[in-house]
Amino acid sequence: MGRVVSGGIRVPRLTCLVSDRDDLTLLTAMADVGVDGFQVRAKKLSGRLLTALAERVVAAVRPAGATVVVNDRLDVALAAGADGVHLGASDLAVAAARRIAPGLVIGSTCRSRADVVAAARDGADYAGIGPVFATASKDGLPDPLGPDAIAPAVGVLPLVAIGGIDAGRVGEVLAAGAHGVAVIGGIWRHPDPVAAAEEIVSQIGG
Ligand SMILES: Cc1ncc(COP(=O)(O)OP(=O)(O)O)c(N)n1
Ligand SMILES: Cc1nc(C(=O)O)sc1CCOP(=O)(O)O
Ligand SMILES: [Mg+2]
Repeated sequence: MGRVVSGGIRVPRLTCLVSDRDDLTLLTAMADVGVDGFQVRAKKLSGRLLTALAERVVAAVRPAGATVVVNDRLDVALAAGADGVHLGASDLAVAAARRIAPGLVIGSTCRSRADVVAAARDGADYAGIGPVFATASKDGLPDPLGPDAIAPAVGVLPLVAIGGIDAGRVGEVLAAGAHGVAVIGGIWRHPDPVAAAEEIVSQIGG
């Protein structure tokens, strides 16, 4: 799909979620092997520290052309000069974010086709759909949707599948119609995070 959403920025095929606990020195290498999206997700940081983290991520990966979005916080995304924001059910509403930031990439967490339709109506650029598989990275999520939940949601917005995805599972979610994937554990809990990211990139292909 590769839809151009704003200023020539495309919805990434592989988004690596990054927290303040991760080794930021690896980010440039990940971007260089083809990770084309990074999401700054650090739930416990103050706005000030989250902005500093996002600025570091932008500096590390923008030279390679990767997109950076900030989880939860539109204000921080704007302050850090990031490309976009990812909004969930307890964050600023997509429509409000779109009014404030017409040119930003906006992602919206979705759990069904109806959610994706609503996100598109409100101005989102992509839908994060999940959890596709069980995940050890976040508590309190609904039961896994399974890869079969992707196909019915296709055709409204680019779908970024999230939840329990690693190199071995990329193929089936893309075959089901996902545009891309977003990953924590499949990269950061691998003994060699850059190699893991490169393997996912190779599974995504051109
Ligand atoms: C690509 C993508 N999809 C979904 C999520 C989940 O976002 P959210 O519902 O806001 O939950 P938290 O990540 O804030 O815990 C995401 N971050 N990225
Ligand atoms: C942060 C997050 N949100 C999800 C959702 O479905 O909304 S799944 C998830 C965790 C993704 O981490 P991993 O790649 O380690 O499973
Ligand atoms: Mg969020």
